This record gives sequence, C-alpha cells and structure tokens, in this order.
Amino acid sequence: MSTQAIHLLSPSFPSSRSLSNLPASSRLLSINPIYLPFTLRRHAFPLSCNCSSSHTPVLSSDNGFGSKSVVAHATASAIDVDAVTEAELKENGFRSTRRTKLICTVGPATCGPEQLEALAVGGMNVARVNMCHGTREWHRNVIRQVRKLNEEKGFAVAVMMDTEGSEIHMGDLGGAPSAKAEDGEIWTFSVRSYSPLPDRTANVNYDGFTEDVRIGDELLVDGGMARFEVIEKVGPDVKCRCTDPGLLLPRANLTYWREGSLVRERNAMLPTISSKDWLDIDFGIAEGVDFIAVSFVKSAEVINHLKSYIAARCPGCEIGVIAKIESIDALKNLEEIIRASDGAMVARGDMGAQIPLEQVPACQQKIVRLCRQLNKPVIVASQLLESMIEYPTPTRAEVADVSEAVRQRADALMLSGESAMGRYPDKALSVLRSVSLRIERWWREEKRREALELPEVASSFSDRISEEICNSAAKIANNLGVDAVFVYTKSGHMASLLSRCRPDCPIFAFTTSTTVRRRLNLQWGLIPFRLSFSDDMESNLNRTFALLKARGMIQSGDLVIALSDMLQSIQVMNVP
Ligand SMILES: Nc1ncnc2c1ncn2[C@@H]1O[C@H](COP(=O)(O)OP(=O)(O)OP(=O)(O)O)[C@@H](O)[C@H]1O
Ligand SMILES: CC(=O)C(=O)O
Repeated sequence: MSTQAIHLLSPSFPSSRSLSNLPASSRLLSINPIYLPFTLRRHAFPLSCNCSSSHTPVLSSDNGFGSKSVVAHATASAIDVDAVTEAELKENGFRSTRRTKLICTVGPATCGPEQLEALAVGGMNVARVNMCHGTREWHRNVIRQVRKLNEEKGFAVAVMMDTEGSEIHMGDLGGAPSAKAEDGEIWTFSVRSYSPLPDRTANVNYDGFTEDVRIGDELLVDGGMARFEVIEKVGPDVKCRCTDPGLLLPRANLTYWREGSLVRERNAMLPTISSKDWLDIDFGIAEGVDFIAVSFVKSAEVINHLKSYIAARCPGCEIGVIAKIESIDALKNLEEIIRASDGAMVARGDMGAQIPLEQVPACQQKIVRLCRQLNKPVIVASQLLESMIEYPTPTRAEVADVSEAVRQRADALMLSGESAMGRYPDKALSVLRSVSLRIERWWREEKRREALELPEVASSFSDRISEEICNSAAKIANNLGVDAVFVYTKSGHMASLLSRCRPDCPIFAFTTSTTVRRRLNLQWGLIPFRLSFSDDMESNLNRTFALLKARGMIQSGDLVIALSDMLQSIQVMNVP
C-alpha cells in the first residue's frame, strides 16, 4: 500500500504547534501530492507498500462508484476479499453514494414487509412514524419490520418517531381516506365526537375549541389546504362556510386566524409535549427508535428536558432529539433550539399555517444554513411532491422545489403523504432520488461551493483538533479531487464534522456500533458501515478497502483520504 502523505495531529502534540501547523502542512500536501511521499509522523497507520504510479482524479458519476470513470492503476497486489467475512458483507448491504438522505413517512400505503423493503431498496435512509396517526401496536409492527430488514438484508434504515404535539386537529373521517369540501358548503366542526359522522361533519380533538373561536374567524385545515369562515356556534358545534375548497385528510390540523393574525393564545398555554406524547416517547424508547422528532417546539427548554428524560429513563441510549421548526415561537428562538437539539426539521406544513406562505422559503434557507453551521443535521419536509399522492409524475414546480432543497445542501428530504397514503410511494421516492443525484452532480461538475462560514463548534481542545482535521481533509479532498474519504469513528462525531464540510467526494464512515451507523444515515454524504475495529490500523484499512472493492464502490488506484478519531490522524493514499 502506498503512503503518499501522512499528517498526524493528536492531543499529545504541543498545543501551539498542532493547530497552527495544520494549514501549512495542508499546503505542502497539495504542492505535490502524488510524487512526494513524505511522513510527518508515522505511527498513526504504520503502513509500508509501493506507491502506485499515477492517478487521474475525476468527479464521481451520478449514481456513485458503480460507473465512475476514474482511471485505475491496479499494479499493487490484490486485496484479499476473504479478509471481509460473508457476515460483514451481508451486514453492510446495499449502498448508494447519493449525498442527500431520504426519509419516508410510513403509513397504510407502505406498512407491509414488501412495501417497506421496496422503500429501503429505493433509497429510504430513515423511516418516519407519525404518532398523530395509527395505534402504538401499528407503529410497533412497522418499527420491528424495519429492524428485521436491517438485520436480514444489511440496510441501516433509522427510525424516527414524530410526536403528535399539542396541536388542534380533526378526528378520523369515519374511515374515509379523505373528504372534499366544496366552495360555499356548510360544514360542522364539533367537539362532540359524533359517531357515525353525519355528512359534512368533522370532529375536533380540543374541548375548548367552541369557546376559542369567534364568528368571522378563518379556519385553516392542514395549513390552508382548505379554508372556512366561522358563521355560527351551536352548543358543541361550530358551523363554517367553505371559502377555499380542498381535500380534508383524517386528523388534519386546524388553525384559526382573526383579522389576518394567527390566534395563538391556546398554543402558548399548552405544554409542547402532551401527556399522550410522553406515553409515546416511553414507547419510542422501549422500541429503540433512533430519533424522536418533537412537534411545535417553542424553546430550547423542552429539548433539554426531553434529553434529560431519555438519559434518566434509558442510560446510554443514543436517541437523537430533532426539533421541528413549525411555529412562530420556534422561529424566534431558533438558534437556542438548534443548539440544544441533535437536528432540526423544517416542518413547512404547519409553518405555512403560522406565518405567511411567502415567508416559508426564506425561513427554510435560514434554518438549513444555521443547522449546517452548528453541525446539526437538517430535514426539509412537507409537500415536496404533494401531487404524487394522486398522480404518477410530479409537477415542474415540485421538481424545482426538491432541487432547491438539494442545492441548499440540506441533509435530508422527507416524504409525508406521498409515501404514507399516496398511490405512488415508490415513484415519489425515485423522483427524490433522481433529482437529488442530478443536482448533486451538477453542483460538483460546476465546482460550485457556497461561501458559508463554518464557525468553530468544538467544546474541548480535543474536539477542536478533530474539527480542524475534518476542515482540512475536506479542503484537501476538493483540491486533489480525491475519490473518497474514509473515516473511522467510534462515536460518529468526526464523520459528522466531515459531513458539515460537504466535500465533493463520498465519505465512507466506519463505526463499531450499529446504533451510530443508523444515526449517521441521516447525515449528508455519509455512507455508514459497521466494522469491528482491531488495534491494527493497517488491517482495518485493508478490510475496509476489501469491503468496498467487493461492492464495486472503490477500485485499485483510487486516491483516498483516511481519518481516524481514535488517533486523530489524516492520511492520503492510493487504494492498492
Ligand atoms: N400511521 C398512519 N396511519 C394512517 N394514516 C397515516 C399514517 N401516517 C400518515 N398517514 C396519512 O398520511 C397523511 C400525511 O402524513 P403526515 O405524517 O404528514 O401527517 P400530518 O397529519 O400532516 O401530520 P404532521 O403535521 O405531523 O406532518 C396524514 O394526513 C394521514 O392521512
Ligand atoms: C412534517 C410536519 O409536521 C409539518 O410539515 O408540519
């Protein structure tokens, strides 16, 4: 194996040297990276092999390494594929080098084993279950099926449980999948829980609804998918005239506006996490979900509270807490909320019911940028391909919206109704996949890199070293046009720091933990694998090379960078 350059930083370095020297060494690497083998320090990866002679870096193809056009120079001895066991190959199954991650909400259209497998094969990185809908038993079944798929087929699909939150919503529509409200029709919204439901009637889950609303208020269903004007209150019933026709879905949320402003008093009074949510959270912890997404977060306090609760309830559990940004309060306290969370979701559905629609795109951009700066994964959600609930092809505007989220370099895109109850869940996922790949490739071909300042996020000196290593590695990777970065990380932190830099090449992240592997699967550009590390780094490198070669994801002659958070090291080399 050829060691072209090694650059090592470790906490044992004198502090004045280690960080100040890093940029200089990086420059040295890029002066003559190929023909200037040198070693700054050599105990990180004690390797010795012949240099392969040359390398022609090119950009990866859109569907990853399978068809990449790197000129390979397979002169060194072949790697022993037997070094990777069958079990490891199986455990680390299907991969794609798509950088943007995809989340599918699982619902009646996708809850069966074949349908879930089709989504996993189609590129689902995270399965979302929404506790607004269905029973815990139903969700348990879905979560266990996803786990089974991971175990049996080698996927690393993470599970995200979304809490219902204290929102006002309609009840089920008496078993009907949807109902159409037409212009001028009179509908009854009632707290009486009618069963069976009379025609043009919807139950409302909040007892104070009839007292709260006033005649003349505007009632928005699902953030404005249909609008009504309140015309009369009769006991538990509120009579409304439809002013904007639309489709009503079971348990759609309700907001009411008075004189052009959202009526928010009720939201301010209620706890973000309701008593039902706490029971759902206990359920999620017991089922070992990877993420809990908290609806209607108003401040960092609730996130900190939930994190302490999880830590007390399940010491050592690694459940990421995702803040859903969908209210005016969340937008006001954005930075403190994101800092406290393990990630954020731009929940455009409810956000669009709380602020004027034309402000949603600017909020999205702001949240995506801030999350990246603070090194928190960010999800763009809702109505990405809404028309595909009913039709097999998206609108041009939807494709443009997806493209924009990919161009903003959000970590993940989320399907809601498209995958939960739409007629074309697989097609919708395939549109997300192909649009993401196309825009990512275009971005690389154009060598576009946004000038986004990445502030220091480290909380200790050791973390700062990791951060500097990752920043430098991404820069070296782009400057040299390397084919991949390999990162060996126990906690996943270094992989995540590298993902924040959004380098051009794929990042293969190796971790010892299946939980960390699934969590990394939410983050931009990371292709996570589980591997039992040995102390012998050369053997780790060889095994990972073999693993990826056997899957056609790298080949001899590829120029790669390897990072390790155990040794805080960085190395540039050719794959033998
Ligand atoms: N587990 C489920 N069981 C039945 N229907 C579901 C389920 N999950 C989702 N759906 C259907 O898919 C639609 C879209 O799903 P989604 O998760 O976006 O719900 P939502 O009601 O809009 O809530 P949120 O505001 O939290 O996104 C829902 O309105 C519902 O009709
Ligand atoms: C996903 C979600 O909850 C929203 O967009 O409102």
